[in-house]
Amino acid sequence: MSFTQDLAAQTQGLRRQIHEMPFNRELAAGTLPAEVFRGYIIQDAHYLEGFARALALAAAKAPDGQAVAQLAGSATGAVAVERGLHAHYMGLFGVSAEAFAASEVSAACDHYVSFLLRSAALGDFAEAVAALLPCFWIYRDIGREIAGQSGPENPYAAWIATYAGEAFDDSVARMLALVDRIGAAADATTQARMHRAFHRACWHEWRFWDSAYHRELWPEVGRVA
Ligand SMILES: Cc1ncc(C[n+]2csc(CCO)c2C)c(N)n1
Repeated sequence: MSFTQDLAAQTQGLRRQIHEMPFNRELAAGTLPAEVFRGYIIQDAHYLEGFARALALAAAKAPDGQAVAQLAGSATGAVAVERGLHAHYMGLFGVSAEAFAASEVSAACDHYVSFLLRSAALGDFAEAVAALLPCFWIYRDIGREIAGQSGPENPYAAWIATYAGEAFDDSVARMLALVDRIGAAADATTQARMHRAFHRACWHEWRFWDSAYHRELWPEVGRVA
């Protein structure tokens, strides 16, 4: 079993739950309320900038030039591809540049981005790539599953096509190969840290969608009696 197959096996239940979330079921059916997707896209635009920074930090720690180029390329790709997609949906849902600039980062987004930046800045390269992998892998699996269930009239077809597409698939395959290479060469303690970081990142993917579905920003603190 490869290292990434082992990561997958250890997180099977959590990842299955992500596929069954109402956000993803309704996205597949095209019935996800526009207001929910609008809020998600705003948070995702905040997320992707942090994600690209974490990739760039990890790139600086890579063991060889090929891995530096791969991660730095993904950082560029994250900003470019995702900005295109976000621009499309922000236009469609009427999110102006001013509205986006004024929007608040949600607690879930802030937590996920902080986790990635911490893993990349304070962890070693192995931990950083393990934390960054679910972002690629889970989106590919969700994209593939949903693409098989939804038609061209689905208002979220452009989002689905991006993550079910070949270009994205290539970047995921390269990331899986990198984590397999690093994981296979790591000692047992490092492998355990990689497992923990991977599991946590899967949890953050779940949380990001859950929070978007419930349109949470920062849950209110109850009034003290
Ligand atoms: C919360 C959240 N997680 C993952 C992605 C997917 N994603 C964002 S950037 C990137 C790398 C290359 O484009 C990928 C796969 C997302 N959009 N939002």
